[in-house]
Amino acid sequence: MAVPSEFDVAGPATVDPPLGPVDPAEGPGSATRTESAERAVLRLARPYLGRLVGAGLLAAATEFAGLALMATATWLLMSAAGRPPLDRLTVAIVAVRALAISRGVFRYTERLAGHDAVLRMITDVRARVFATLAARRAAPARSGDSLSRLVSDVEAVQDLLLRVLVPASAAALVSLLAVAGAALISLPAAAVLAVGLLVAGLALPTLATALTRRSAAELAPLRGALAADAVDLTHGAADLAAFGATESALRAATGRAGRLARLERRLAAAGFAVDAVGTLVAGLTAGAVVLVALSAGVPGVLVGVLAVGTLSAVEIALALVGAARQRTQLGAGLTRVAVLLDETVPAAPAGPAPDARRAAGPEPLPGAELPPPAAPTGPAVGGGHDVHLDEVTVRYRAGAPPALDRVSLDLRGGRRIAVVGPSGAGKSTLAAVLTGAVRPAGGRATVGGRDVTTYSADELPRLIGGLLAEAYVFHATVRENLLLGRPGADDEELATATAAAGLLDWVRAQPAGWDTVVGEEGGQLSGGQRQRLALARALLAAPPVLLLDEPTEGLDPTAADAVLASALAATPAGHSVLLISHRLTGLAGLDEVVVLDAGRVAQRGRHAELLATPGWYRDQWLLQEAAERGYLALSP
Ligand SMILES: Nc1ncnc2c1ncn2[C@@H]1O[C@H](COP(=O)(O)OP(=O)(O)OP(=O)(O)O)[C@@H](O)[C@H]1O
Repeated sequence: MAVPSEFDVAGPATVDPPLGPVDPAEGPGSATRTESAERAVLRLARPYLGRLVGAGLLAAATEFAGLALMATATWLLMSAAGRPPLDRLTVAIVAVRALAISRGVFRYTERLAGHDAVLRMITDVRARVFATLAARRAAPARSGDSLSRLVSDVEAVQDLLLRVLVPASAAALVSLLAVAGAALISLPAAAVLAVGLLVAGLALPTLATALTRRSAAELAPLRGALAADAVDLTHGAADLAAFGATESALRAATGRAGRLARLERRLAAAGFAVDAVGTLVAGLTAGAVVLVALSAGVPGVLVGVLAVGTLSAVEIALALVGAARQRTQLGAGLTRVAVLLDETVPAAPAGPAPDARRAAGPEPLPGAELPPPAAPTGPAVGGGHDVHLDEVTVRYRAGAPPALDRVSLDLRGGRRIAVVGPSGAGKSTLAAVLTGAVRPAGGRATVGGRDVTTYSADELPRLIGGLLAEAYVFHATVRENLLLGRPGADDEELATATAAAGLLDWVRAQPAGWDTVVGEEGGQLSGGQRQRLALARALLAAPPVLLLDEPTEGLDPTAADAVLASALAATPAGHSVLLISHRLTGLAGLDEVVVLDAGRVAQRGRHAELLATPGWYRDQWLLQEAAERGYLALSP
């Protein structure tokens, strides 16, 4: 959602808000990009080409049966007016019935064949797209908007085949057959029909594309922005009210809604205009065909057949206008899918993630079942897991001060190290380097002797992970949230991890126990319970190198001490722990405490040594002690 300052910029009449970064699929050059995206998508359709061609031929047969039905029925009616002997009409009567029935049968089989081919293909596309996304460890956070767009983007592939290519090729084929049929009656009339079909099937679709391309490109981001507004206005209602920004937020959203409505009206008006021109073209072509046929001396009944056949044929060709419109709207989605399909997933991110902390955590799929973890994690991982940072430097933006500045760390198997420091010191960045979410600009980070960047997306989480900053709690049951950590865990293992995180009593007190649903984003839990649940999940996963980023955040001092102690005790012997913390209590038993300040190591040593040395650690410890003593004195 836009920040409050943005809400204040304008009222509904003048609002023209920025919509975030321009989608690469939109804007200048989008036509070329759409074409190459279509080619990329069609390459995937190759294995299903036979089925798709079959569906196209059946679609053409359907349209042709309709056209032949109209022409034959016209011939029958006009001939019957002359009261000929019935046997002269028998063939036509049977043909009308046969065409009417076969049209339905063709349509049905065409839908079956087309959907069968496309649904098979779309399964491949989905699998490839999701595999690419799952492997993108350093991808920017996927918002609800981009996820829902992703789903509709994959559907764009389906629409390209079923709503554009199949009907368009059927319309083109039937147009050719119609001209050939008319030529059997009168060559000049067939020529006029060909011109009418070219206007309806080529000129009008081009016009429709030109009229709608710009608006269609603006539509998708606007709809996305409105969807994001809806989520933010509901989820962020309390914060907006607290900052007095409700009015301005509503104004901004209303402005966007108005802009979307104007765009849709403009698109609809352009669509109606093109449709009206299409009807006019059909009428004019039929009129011209009649005049030319009459002047060529074609008999009256056949002139009628030509007139009705022309109206039907032009109507079929006008389907190309609809196909062109669809194609315009699908362009952006197809381009995004093609980018994902073409992407060669790098073994490691190419640079710091735009938001490393979010990238490190799983994203919610609203309303969906919990996704399986990238790889089963668990305690039984062989091989070395010593972690070394050697003069690691991370810079999020060129020219900005480094978030980590030549930081070295030695976390050998079984050691427990705490990284502490003021806000913004670089603690979470250090964790992000180890999870591969951020690639160092200098120095080297190794796990088990191998550079972190050489691990595949599957391998690294088996070695290193745990509770990362802003851990996400899914709209699912307590059990399902925990099983993300270790999919095969039994109730006893769940209970051990949950007890270590201090949540077991709460779970047992719930009527539904492990099957208690925690609500969207864990909304039915308190902040502390959410944190304990996320910690229990990390303890259950128990990777050989356990990262705990602020495991006791949101807990009161007494609970924080107890949870930290039990979490450390629950970590299997031989596993290493990297604890990131603001609180300095409970660190006495750790092998080393590293104090970061502005990305640099300011102090390092054991808790007792640091307490004995003047510096940030001692000052901060004294401050926290005093504050917590005051808190405890005040608490009942
Ligand atoms: N995705 C990002 N893009 C740009 N800068 C970032 C990003 N993430 C962190 N930074 C910057 O890097 C520096 C270190 O941030 P980091 O989150 O690692 O600090 P931290 O010690 O974990 O802070 P806190 O205790 O408040 O979580 C900060 O100056 C921060 O503004």
